[in-house]
Amino acid sequence: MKENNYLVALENLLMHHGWQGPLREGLEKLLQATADEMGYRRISLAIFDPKTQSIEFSLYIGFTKTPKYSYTPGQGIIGQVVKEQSPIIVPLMKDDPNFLNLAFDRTPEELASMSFISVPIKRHSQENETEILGVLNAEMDLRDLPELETNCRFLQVLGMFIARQTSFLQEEVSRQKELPQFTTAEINTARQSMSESQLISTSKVMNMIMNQVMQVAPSRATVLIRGESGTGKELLAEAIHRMSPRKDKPFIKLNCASLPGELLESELFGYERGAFTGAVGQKKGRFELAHLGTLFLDEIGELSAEAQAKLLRAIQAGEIQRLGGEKTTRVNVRIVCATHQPLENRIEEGAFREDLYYRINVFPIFIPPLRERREDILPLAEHFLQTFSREYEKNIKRISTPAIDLLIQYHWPGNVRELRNCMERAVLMCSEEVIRTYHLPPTLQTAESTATDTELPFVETVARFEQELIIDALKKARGNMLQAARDLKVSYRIINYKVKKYRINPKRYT
Ligand SMILES: Nc1ncnc2c1ncn2[C@@H]1O[C@H](COP(=O)(O)OP(=O)(O)OP(=O)(O)O)[C@@H](O)[C@H]1O
Repeated sequence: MKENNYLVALENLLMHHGWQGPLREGLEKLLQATADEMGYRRISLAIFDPKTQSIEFSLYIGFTKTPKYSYTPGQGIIGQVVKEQSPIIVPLMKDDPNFLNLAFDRTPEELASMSFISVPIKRHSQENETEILGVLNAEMDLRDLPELETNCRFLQVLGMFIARQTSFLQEEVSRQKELPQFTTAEINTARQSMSESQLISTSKVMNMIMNQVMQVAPSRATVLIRGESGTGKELLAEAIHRMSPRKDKPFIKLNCASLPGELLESELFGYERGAFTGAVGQKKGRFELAHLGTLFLDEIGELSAEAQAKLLRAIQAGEIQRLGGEKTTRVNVRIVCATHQPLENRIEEGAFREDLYYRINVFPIFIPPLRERREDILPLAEHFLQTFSREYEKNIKRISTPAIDLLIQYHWPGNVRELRNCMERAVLMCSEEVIRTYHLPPTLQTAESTATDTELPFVETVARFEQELIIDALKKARGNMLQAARDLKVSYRIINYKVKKYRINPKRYT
């Protein structure tokens, strides 16, 4: 197709396919007509669901198989398109290691004879932020690069045209998964009932996660928590247990990466006397210990093949067998798993069973890294400041504004765990009433360690600025909210609302 002709093709399509009938049907017709007009073998539309962080195929034309897989941002070609928000051209499917071929299971012949183009479908908000709605993909017989580039531009324009309809489809996808929604007040009440370790969740995404936790906690559904190391997966697993009807029964954990094969199996399922050298007595496994309660399996991707087979049996049949034992024991256990690595890659490598994956991936929850939810940094830092000030009997009142800046700009590769350690160190080093920049580890103070995107997104920058203004006003007013409201020339109601929103404790400034 000549450089300009794609615009003509698009005009043709749009003239003949105005929006008639229901949304899905209309889109389907348009995509079918696009495939015909442009000579594509197949065309598909995958929707990004921000709530579950999954990318699911919603419409697919020309495929004989139904998709059996959903991707996550960053995974495979379409995952990268979502993450980077820019198109990708794959000149030959089989040559691109990122073309994972998980959803449609194409044959080797197909992979050796087709090109693939994937473009993001985005929406721009009034604040000029871009939001990713989904990806539009086309598969075609091999074409040369200039031709593929022209087609890519065509698909981008088509993507812009169908953005509105895609956003409706996104809502439809999200609504289908929707379970009851909880208000912030309900979440706060539930959170308070979780006594002991407090889970801080200020950012929008963490509140969405808390909502998911409340939805799934009362059921027996298996939960798979994903997220980088130190993001709070274990804390969330505990929260699920505490919010469930099993809260008074045991919460048993096992880190699957911590023990080698057989030892891990004996920990999980227990053993009978003489099961292996050194098994002098019998021992209950974690499964039995967790009976009627919750079993938290951390780093599930590290389970050996044998342990995976046994775990699958335990989940399917609800019974286990101790090592060296004949007898089966019935167990009633709710399983929560966690992983920091994409299990899909482990399946690809042949290191993780696909059937087990489907069993445990019933309700996935994704915790984003701390650098992607910077609104949580300050409340978490203040929370740890309070915890450690109490523990080490220090009278530290606040964190200085430049120190807050360093905390917020740092990229936190070790996530919340690293922030916790950093605040513990700061409290130990601090002999004044204020945590200052020199109490923070040197890693936070070097330019390279700060996020490359030091320019925070607009909404976050405003939120941070607002927090600082309010804290400064409260400090001046010695914690008197009415006075702070007067100084800032806003109503008491607004200050009250913002203080709650940012979890600021005015009493700390009295
Ligand atoms: N939202 C949060 N509120 C308060 N504390 C948190 C939060 N998230 C994490 N933490 C704290 O950070 C530390 C690390 O959390 P946790 O052990 O749950 O992470 P993880 O993702 O399970 O890590 P890993 O993958 O390495 O096992 C813990 O001390 C935990 O209490």
